[in-house]
Amino acid sequence: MEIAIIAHDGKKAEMVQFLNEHKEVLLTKNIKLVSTGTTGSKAEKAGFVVTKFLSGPIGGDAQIAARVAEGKCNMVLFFRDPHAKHPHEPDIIMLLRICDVHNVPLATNPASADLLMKAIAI
Ligand SMILES: O=C(CO)COP(=O)(O)O
Repeated sequence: MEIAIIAHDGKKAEMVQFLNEHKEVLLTKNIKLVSTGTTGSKAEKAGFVVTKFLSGPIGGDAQIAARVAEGKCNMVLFFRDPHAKHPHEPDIIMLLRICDVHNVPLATNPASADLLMKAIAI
């Protein structure tokens, strides 16, 4: 299955920590990771194989949304920073909406993502 990982700047460290904590599931369950640009670079530096799209503010969220709409991406882990303003807020809201339109599992914080990982691990 394809899982999208996206994290705002204030949440990127938490995303890397999350990936490390779930390394075994991510490596053994035939999971393909895709991401927005900078999040993907951080994940690569931590040793993960990731297909990177554009950075969020220049269209990366929209690219992930397109994959969800096309049935290519099966889960979205999007660690949003509720304390920061984002110039591409419309793209962010669009991605969340597209996940709901297509009934694709979406976690917007590590606790929710952790539960989704546990479901995959079964
Ligand atoms: O802005 C983002 C999500 O809205 C994330 O994009 P980056 O991973 O490129 O920082």
